[in-house]
Amino acid sequence: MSESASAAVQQEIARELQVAEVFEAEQEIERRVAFLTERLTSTGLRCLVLGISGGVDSTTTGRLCQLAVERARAAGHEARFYAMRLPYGVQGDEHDAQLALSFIRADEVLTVDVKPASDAALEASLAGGVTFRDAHHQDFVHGNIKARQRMIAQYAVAGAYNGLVVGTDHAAEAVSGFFTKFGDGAADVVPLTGLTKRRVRAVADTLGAPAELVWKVPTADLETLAPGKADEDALGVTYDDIDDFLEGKPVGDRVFRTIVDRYRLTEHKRQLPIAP
Ligand SMILES: Nc1ncnc2c1ncn2[C@@H]1O[C@H](COP(=O)(O)OP(=O)(O)OC[C@H]2O[C@@H]([n+]3cccc(C(=O)O)c3)[C@H](O)[C@@H]2O)[C@@H](O)[C@H]1O
Ligand SMILES: Nc1ncnc2c1ncn2[C@@H]1O[C@H](COP(=O)(O)OP(=O)(O)OP(=O)(O)O)[C@@H](O)[C@H]1O
Ligand SMILES: [Mg+2]
Repeated sequence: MSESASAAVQQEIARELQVAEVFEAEQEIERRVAFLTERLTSTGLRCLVLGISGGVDSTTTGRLCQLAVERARAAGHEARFYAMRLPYGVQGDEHDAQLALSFIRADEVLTVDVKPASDAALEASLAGGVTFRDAHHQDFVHGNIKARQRMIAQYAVAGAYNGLVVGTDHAAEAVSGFFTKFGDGAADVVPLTGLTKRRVRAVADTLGAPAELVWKVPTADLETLAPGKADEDALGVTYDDIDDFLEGKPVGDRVFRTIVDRYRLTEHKRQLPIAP
């Protein structure tokens, strides 16, 4: 493919995923806090709900949520932020999750261990006759069950207190489809939409997040057989590659093909269920 043809593909995908040509962290913070406040007040709902993992995406989103509910309260609305710890048993990087919570200063912190429900769902499937190719395949599917149990726990809180579930999806995850469909991909509002990973880090840094969280190696941390596995090892490209692609910078042929192939294969994850 010619250089101009690949640049056109990059531009089209970036436009589709709402990646802005210019970025200024302060402005993005203001726009996204205002968005969350407006959604909360215009819907008449009373809280925002978000899982806090200890990763940079939920650290950033969590702080935006807390700023948004404080703004809504200052305007006379009833509004609270429920930050949720959703470990699978004991989390290896629990200290990072606690550091994130200290930074976010959420109104409320609720903890739900997703291990019993996730394990029970897997066991019931096995008892019902479901089989997997091997232990790794089973562990991978179990990982997606964990992500969906987190979704269920967050919607239980939204249901209990009349809230909106907040998602952390951004352009670098959206382009690669690197999320669990109807798991962490399920949410009512997605304030980081359009940001590349480096822009999420810039927003986190501008908000004053601790450097160890701003620069933390991203992990979905879903597989019991590969704890803390880096996203980049699973993706086969780096977040810098993905960000360059989305920001219209030149990328090598292998990177270009890997990202475009992933984007096309995961189109179904960015759409409503397909109807006839
Ligand atoms: N063409 C198509 N049209 C409509 N639907 C289609 C489809 N192809 C598959 N599907 C459906 O989609 C399902 C596969 O999607 P899904 O269940 O999501 O599973 P899948 O995409 O295979 O796995 C999720 C990936 O996202 C990663 N992840 C998950 C959660 C968080 C994070 C993170 O970064 O924190 C990363 C995870 O490590 C894994 O690599 C299929 O089982 C099928 O039901
Ligand atoms: N252990 C957990 N506790 C609470 N929430 C979680 C947990 N794991 C995942 N989540 C939720 O799922 C979302 C998706 O996970 P993801 O790994 O993409 O984000 P992150 O951990 O915040 O940042 P990073 O991608 O850099 O690791 C998180 O932002 C968070 O809202
Ligand atoms: Mg993570």
